[in-house]
Amino acid sequence: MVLSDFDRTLSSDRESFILREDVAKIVNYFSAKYLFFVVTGRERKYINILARGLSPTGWIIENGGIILIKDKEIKLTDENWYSIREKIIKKLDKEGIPYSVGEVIIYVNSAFENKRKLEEIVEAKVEWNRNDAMIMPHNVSKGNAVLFLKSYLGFKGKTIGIGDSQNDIPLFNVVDLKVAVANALPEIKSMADIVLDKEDGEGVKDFLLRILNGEINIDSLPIKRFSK
Ligand SMILES: O=C(O)COP(=O)(O)O
Repeated sequence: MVLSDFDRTLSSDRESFILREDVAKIVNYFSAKYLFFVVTGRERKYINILARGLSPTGWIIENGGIILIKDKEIKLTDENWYSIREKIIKKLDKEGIPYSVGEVIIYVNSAFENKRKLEEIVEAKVEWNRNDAMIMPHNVSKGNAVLFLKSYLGFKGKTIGIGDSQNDIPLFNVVDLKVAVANALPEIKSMADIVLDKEDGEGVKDFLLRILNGEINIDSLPIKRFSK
């Protein structure tokens, strides 16, 4: 099973995060043979805007808050969260920190200057993606969503996680093989088993082709580290 991040992993900031057609085509081809999930901090509304034509096996969105698979949707939070979320929103309003609210999590973009204030929030967890912050229930993460998904599907095979940034660390913590794109943050590269030669979608495309060509055997992981 391959679990890939979206922003700066499948798509590029240089292309306003709009997924390229050639990348979508390889992912779709790959997803017809193997399980492939996009694991992203993004909200559902961006799927059609940024990833038009992409048909992975499923999506883990809102940084692990929601799983979308076929026509099923699973929210990985409980009802208590929504009253906690209201309290946090009131605090953000009081501090004058701009935010937007997803179906589950709260997004605070370009939040670095408010890092200290955000870290004072104890009722929830704050995760970063470069300079953007996401506020979510303590038990929500990309990693927990992957663990849930594996048991939901009864999946016993190997898992490969591909990512670039801080919110991919919980994903890396639960997969059998950690893969970083060439443009990943240094801390992500140093955690990775494999660092790809190319950036974002180009790197992922090459990597998926290596699996499809039989160069990497997805069933016999761990494989040797072949670049770093
Ligand atoms: O932060 C976001 O909204 C998206 O981020 P990700 O796809 O890199 O997880």
